[in-house]
Amino acid sequence: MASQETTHSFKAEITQLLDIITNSIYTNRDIFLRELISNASDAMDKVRFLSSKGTELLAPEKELRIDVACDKDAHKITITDSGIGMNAEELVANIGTIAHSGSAAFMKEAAEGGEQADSIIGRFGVGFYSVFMVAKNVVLTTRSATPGSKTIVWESTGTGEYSITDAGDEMDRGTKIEIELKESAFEFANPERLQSIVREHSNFVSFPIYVDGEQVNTQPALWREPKFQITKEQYADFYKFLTYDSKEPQDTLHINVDAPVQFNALLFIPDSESGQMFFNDPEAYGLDLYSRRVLIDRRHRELLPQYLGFIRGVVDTEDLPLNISRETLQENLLIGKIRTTITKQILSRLEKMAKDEAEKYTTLWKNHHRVFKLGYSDFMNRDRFAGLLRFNSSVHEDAEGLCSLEEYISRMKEGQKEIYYLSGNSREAIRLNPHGEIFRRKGIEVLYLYEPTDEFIMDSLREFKECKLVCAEQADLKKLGEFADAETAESAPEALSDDDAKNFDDLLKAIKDILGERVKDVRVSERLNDSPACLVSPDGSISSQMQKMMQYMAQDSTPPVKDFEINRDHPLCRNLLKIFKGNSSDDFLQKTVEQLFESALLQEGYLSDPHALVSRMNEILEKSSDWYTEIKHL
Ligand SMILES: Nc1ncnc2c1ncn2[C@@H]1O[C@H](COP(=O)(O)OP(=O)(O)OP(=O)(O)O)[C@@H](O)[C@H]1O
Repeated sequence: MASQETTHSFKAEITQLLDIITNSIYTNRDIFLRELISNASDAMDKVRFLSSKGTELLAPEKELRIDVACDKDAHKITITDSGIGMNAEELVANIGTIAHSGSAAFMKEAAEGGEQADSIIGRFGVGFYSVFMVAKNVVLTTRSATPGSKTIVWESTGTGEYSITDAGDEMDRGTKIEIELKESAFEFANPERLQSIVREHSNFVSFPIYVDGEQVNTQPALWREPKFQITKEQYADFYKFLTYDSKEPQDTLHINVDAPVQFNALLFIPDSESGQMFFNDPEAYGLDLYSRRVLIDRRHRELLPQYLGFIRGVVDTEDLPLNISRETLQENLLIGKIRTTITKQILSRLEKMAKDEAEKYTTLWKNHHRVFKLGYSDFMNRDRFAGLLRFNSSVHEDAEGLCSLEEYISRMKEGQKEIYYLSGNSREAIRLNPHGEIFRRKGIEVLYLYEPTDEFIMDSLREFKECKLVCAEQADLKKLGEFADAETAESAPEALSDDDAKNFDDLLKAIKDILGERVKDVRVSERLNDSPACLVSPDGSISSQMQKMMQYMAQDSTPPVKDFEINRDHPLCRNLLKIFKGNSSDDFLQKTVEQLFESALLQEGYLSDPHALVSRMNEILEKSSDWYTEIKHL
């Protein structure tokens, strides 16, 4: 029986807070339910804790559950829990002050006025007071679990005052919150809507939540369960529930950490390719962040470095207040520590997999390498990142083969201190790159890089296990010259006489005159075997692939001025020498030099207009077919 109604005024700051809450337009009103359910869950946690200690409680057998009920016609929602409840003093102290974190933070930001209050509030949550985003009137009936307590009814419209009434033994234990909705919030008196809000924000609350008698949260917060109790199927089900992926995860990491921060994490490596999806939306990664089973933020990016963005999962920490704002989260030291720990644990898992289950790691690499390669910017874990990289190389039979930098080192020639690499669009393109010829001759392995990020990786790593990473184009030819040839030339070309060596130097000068400013220098090549000529970046400059990328970014397509190297032993160049000696300004000589130069440009990807090359080639073919028919007497 109700009796002794007393009226109280809210403290000034609460009146101010309520004023903002009741008079704002919101970006996300759903969170009022999250706040009330979290309070209910906390209240029941307290009951569970006290009864485990043997404390005598009111209605000890009462089931711990949260009930959300709605009355569409009356525009009402009721949330009931069987938790610890409150006595009159607690009620005044808890609901009448602004001690809790969310509201305090909210007031601070609202006072600073940097952002519109209405846009902040939807993201913040302001504890119990959030209810006034949707409520015209709230009746909170509560009875403390302490034996001998009485039921108390608190009522307010959220404007300045609230009343408290004793209600005797009306309920047996817990709290019931009856919300009369504002007209603008009538939509919430809808069971489907309420169910979906519960699923979104409170799905893993450890007590059953019923909406109009139907349990909504059926998935346990697996990350908080002891590992040994969880089966592989449970992990897989949870993963599918989390990601909507129909396949099972490739690997699962269940992490429980107490120091330096407390958190539980359940992480999964998807068994499907992450590349394109990720690159279409590079921001769409991160782990779901929970605080005591309540969702704080979905796909929270600060919890993972981008290169591990293919990992899916959840993190739950007790140390984070529920009402923390996104802005505060970004600067949160705790989140930074969790990220560091998670990164280390994931890298350890990948290292172990690479060592013990190489085939599985290869699959992982194929699925996620495009994302993982972004890790070249993780300076803290540079060596570990480098150790996990995989490359195709000249020792493999086809483009499918993969090896680590460590494996490359194990195959290095005695005295070799560099890891060589060459970039190109395909294995075929790299194999035809004249810069690789000397490596083939010397039997030195070259890593084949097919993706633009690979060059950035090499450039930022610079070395691995004290071996320098060197682009084959920029290799020190003197060093390479010290290694014996592995391939013996089928028929060694005859050495040039002293006279012809001098003539050849003159030919080089003539080539320089023909090409003019288009080349920096023309010289005899030490690196070529099969090709007659190639372009080389002047000493110390960047690799051609990197140069191309930089030009692409700057939208500049002018061919860079490089050195032009000529293979003195190539039959074509020997013929050029003969022609040169006969007539140094022979038209055929001119045409062939132009053709060689443009072919080299084409190979480097710099020839934007092939018309001249094609017509010159046709002319040369026409001439050579004339000679051919003559020689063959056709
Ligand atoms: N259902 C409930 N049962 C028992 N006590 C409650 C209930 N709801 C609220 N309270 C009490 O009221 C206090 C204030 O709640 P409010 O939601 O405003 O903030 P909070 O939950 O303490 O803080 P925060 O939201 O930052 O975690 C709670 O700490 C709790 O003591």
